[in-house]
Amino acid sequence: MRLEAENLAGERGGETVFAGLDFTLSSGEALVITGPNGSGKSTLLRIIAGLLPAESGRIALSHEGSPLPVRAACHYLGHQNAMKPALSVRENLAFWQKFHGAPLLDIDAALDVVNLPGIDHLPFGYLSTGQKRRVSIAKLLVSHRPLWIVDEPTAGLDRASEERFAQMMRDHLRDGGMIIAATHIPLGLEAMKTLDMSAYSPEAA
Ligand SMILES: Nc1ncnc2c1ncn2[C@@H]1O[C@H](COP(=O)(O)OP(=O)(O)OP(=O)(O)O)[C@@H](O)[C@H]1O
Repeated sequence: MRLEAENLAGERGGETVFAGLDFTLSSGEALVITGPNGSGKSTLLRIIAGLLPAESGRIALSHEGSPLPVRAACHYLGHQNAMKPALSVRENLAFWQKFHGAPLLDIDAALDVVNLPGIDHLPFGYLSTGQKRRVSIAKLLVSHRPLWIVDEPTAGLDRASEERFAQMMRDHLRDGGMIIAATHIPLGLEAMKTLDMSAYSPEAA
């Protein structure tokens, strides 16, 4: 599987945020996106995930030479957790598993990986900030999607949870997955590509 972005530009509110951006990513590789606040990291991730149109340029995902829609091949974990507060943890994860298809771990097993056993019956809204993030991370495990697009995935996590998530990412890459992560915090990945958004600001062009 291979993802290619070519001469990509992104805009928000009619203003170009970044331009002239290229990268390639293959199975087993991670791309870590850094850059100051407002440099367009979240905008870029949303464009790659198909949630925002690119201002210009091209993104293409292919598997053995055949094109694939990125939207159907990715998990997108944004700043917001995308869970309904009044539904239980189990109901939320069951919704996402059905929505994404390709079941991978069952809900109990996924909650064990993020070290939250026994909370499946609680309304999502009752959880602490870090617990909410860990349930959202468990979403990545209940359905198989080869590309994980994650925005500040470890915000609000304690050290042990950060390390568990790092291990999850290493396992996903070892199994041939791909990861694109925007972060200010080192993610504990050794071999990775990096992209600094400062180099693609319209002023830098
Ligand atoms: N809905 C919107 N309408 C107009 N401008 C927006 C909108 N969303 C974001 N922006 C602007 O787009 C620019 C890029 O924002 P973005 O959230 O992509 O940056 P970021 O690099 O992810 O920042 P941070 O590190 O703070 O998360 C910022 O100047 C921001 O104010």
